[in-house]
Amino acid sequence: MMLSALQFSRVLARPHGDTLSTCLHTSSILLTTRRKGRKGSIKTGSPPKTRLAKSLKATGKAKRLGKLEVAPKSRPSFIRDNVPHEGKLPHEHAFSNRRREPERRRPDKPLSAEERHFAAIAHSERAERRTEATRERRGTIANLLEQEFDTSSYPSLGALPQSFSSPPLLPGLQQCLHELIGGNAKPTAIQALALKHLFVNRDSKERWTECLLASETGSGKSIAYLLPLLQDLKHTELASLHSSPSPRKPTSKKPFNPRSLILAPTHELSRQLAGFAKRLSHMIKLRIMCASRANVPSTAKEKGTASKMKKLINVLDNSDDAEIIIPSGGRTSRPVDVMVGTPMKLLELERGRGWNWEQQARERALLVNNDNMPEQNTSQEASSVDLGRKFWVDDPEMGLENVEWVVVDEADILFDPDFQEATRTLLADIAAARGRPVPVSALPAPAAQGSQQKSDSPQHISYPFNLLLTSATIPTSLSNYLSAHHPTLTRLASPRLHHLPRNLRTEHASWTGGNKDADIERRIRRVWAEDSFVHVKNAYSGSDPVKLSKVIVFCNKRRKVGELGAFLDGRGIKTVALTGTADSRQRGSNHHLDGFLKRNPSAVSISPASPAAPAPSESDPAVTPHVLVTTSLLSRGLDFSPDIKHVFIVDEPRNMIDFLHRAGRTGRAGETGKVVVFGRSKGRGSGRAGEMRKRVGAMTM
Ligand SMILES: Nc1ncnc2c1ncn2[C@@H]1O[C@H](COP(=O)(O)OP(=O)(O)OP(=O)(O)O)[C@@H](O)[C@H]1O
Repeated sequence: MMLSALQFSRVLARPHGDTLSTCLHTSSILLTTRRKGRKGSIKTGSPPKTRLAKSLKATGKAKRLGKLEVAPKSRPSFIRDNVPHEGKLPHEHAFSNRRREPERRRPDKPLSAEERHFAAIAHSERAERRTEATRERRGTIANLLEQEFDTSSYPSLGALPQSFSSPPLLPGLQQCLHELIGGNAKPTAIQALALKHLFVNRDSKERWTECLLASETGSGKSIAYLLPLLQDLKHTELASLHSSPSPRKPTSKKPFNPRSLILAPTHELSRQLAGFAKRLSHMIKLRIMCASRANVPSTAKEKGTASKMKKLINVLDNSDDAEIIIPSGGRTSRPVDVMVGTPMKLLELERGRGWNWEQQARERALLVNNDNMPEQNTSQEASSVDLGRKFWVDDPEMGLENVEWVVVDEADILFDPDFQEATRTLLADIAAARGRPVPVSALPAPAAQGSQQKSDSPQHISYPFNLLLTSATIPTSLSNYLSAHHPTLTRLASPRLHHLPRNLRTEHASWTGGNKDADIERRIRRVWAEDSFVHVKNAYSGSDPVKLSKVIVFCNKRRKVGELGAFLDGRGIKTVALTGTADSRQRGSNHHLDGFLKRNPSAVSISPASPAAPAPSESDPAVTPHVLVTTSLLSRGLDFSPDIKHVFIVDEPRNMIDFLHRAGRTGRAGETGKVVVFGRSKGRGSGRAGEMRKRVGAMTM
């Protein structure tokens, strides 16, 4: 069991670049796919973990199956007023090359909130009509994705809340929400579903909720799960205030006793989620902590002594929004409301840092042996390997008995057959700590292609806490796993699940046949030329520097990231090139992504009438990085700045799941965005590029 758990951490912190270590686990999963069948990677013949589920309905022989509700299609995606994205509604945005009348762009009299609301609805209806028209024109191509997830077959189960006031939120929570997304913001489809289903009925017989939240990228899933979570934590705290003098008193002697956990696949996402949760809860005074730190090894390196290692690790970083904890013994007990981290970091806190060193060392030895002498004797070699030095194991620092909520963000990754061991081990530890152990046996391999899981008596798992899973993509493997082990789980989905966000446009670019890096540079400069053109046309203010778009470039391999980064730097385009093992990640904060991740709205000066003018150096791409080159490491969950209007996919994505997450780093929260997919238009590889084009086309419907 532990082997896979260790694989998980190894993929995140693998030292050198073979292909498998290219990037985050997503890609390593997908690479496995490619090895098995290169040509089949984006075809329906791909394995269940890389194939999108056709249906979210629970299947199986369980007496009671969880309900599924899909929000109706007619809901407009995003309605808000001034924050967080400079106050622009979808209808106020346009791509640079579109001609518009200046009077209409910059009305003297700003629209009232109500007018904006109806304008957004009208916009959404127009978009819907356009989509229908395109669908008719494209005929069969559109059906490519409809075969995967057809929302039209799900009847609506009744009205959904139209505002964030039903059910009523705590005043402090409501105020923080307004600060973050604007006073007139309306719930998105997935948020409306969460408001309807997730506000715990304290009188209900069934105490614990299990729910899957599935909706397209950038559709506000974080708020969808944070609101019910934070509100319930506060209610519980207030209720216990009346019954006991010290409501937050921890029941164990361990330093940290969180009441809820949020699990995320990467250190960066953990940091961002913790910061976001902190901003959302600062008025209701809940304590949010982040337990994640990239690339800090759990065991001593070859040259390090135990004491040196401890010194290295006991660094407290308070530079970000949320408090960061790095394990260090002997602190006094502190109540924590929400603890965010990767499953491995949380396991380390709970079991003691270094708890799995022996297994890790064995696995490393196995890896070395596998590289040098494939196939024979590997297990023998591994078991006889001299583990060498003395490793230390810290005392456990986190008690789990208070945990009442667990959120698994990016659940398809964290429940992926390759990585679910760490997640499930942690969940089982919580259940055991709360006095209702659940078995953690090895699961059967995912069902064979095209079939549902065929186990006669799959083991139903019922955890003694609320469990929320979220993802923008539900692969068949996750769907099967949930049907087999969580048949009563409620499934909530937005009608655009497995599609690109509505405001995200796609474009296919052909390689010229020469230097690919030069092709990419040309394309980046073209984006900036368009920005300049729009700036001049709009004549916002003659002397203001042009606000150039930022671009994320996704590659498949770590080596390619380094090469392209160096090439662009050499051409005067300052670039951040980031892979899983970059030194900048090891420092623990998200500063290596400054300028790319979305900032706290309170730190952004917002004035819709006069867009903020960047300082000259900020707008100079030779001085301030405007391009981020990375692998799938950063494709999951991160909320990038609305300045990122372009995502370039320069290596063919391994499958549509990978594509959806990469593309979804732009076009978020109703913003416009464009994804440019590079490929061959003729010769070798052009056939696959053509198929990719069709699939991408279907995802825009
Ligand atoms: N109702 C709303 N109105 C306006 N903006 C919103 C609303 N809900 C969320 N947002 C904003 O949308 C952005 C995207 O939200 P979030 O990161 O939660 O998306 P997501 O669905 O989790 O995306 P991903 O699948 O990529 O993780 C955030 O900047 C958030 O502040």
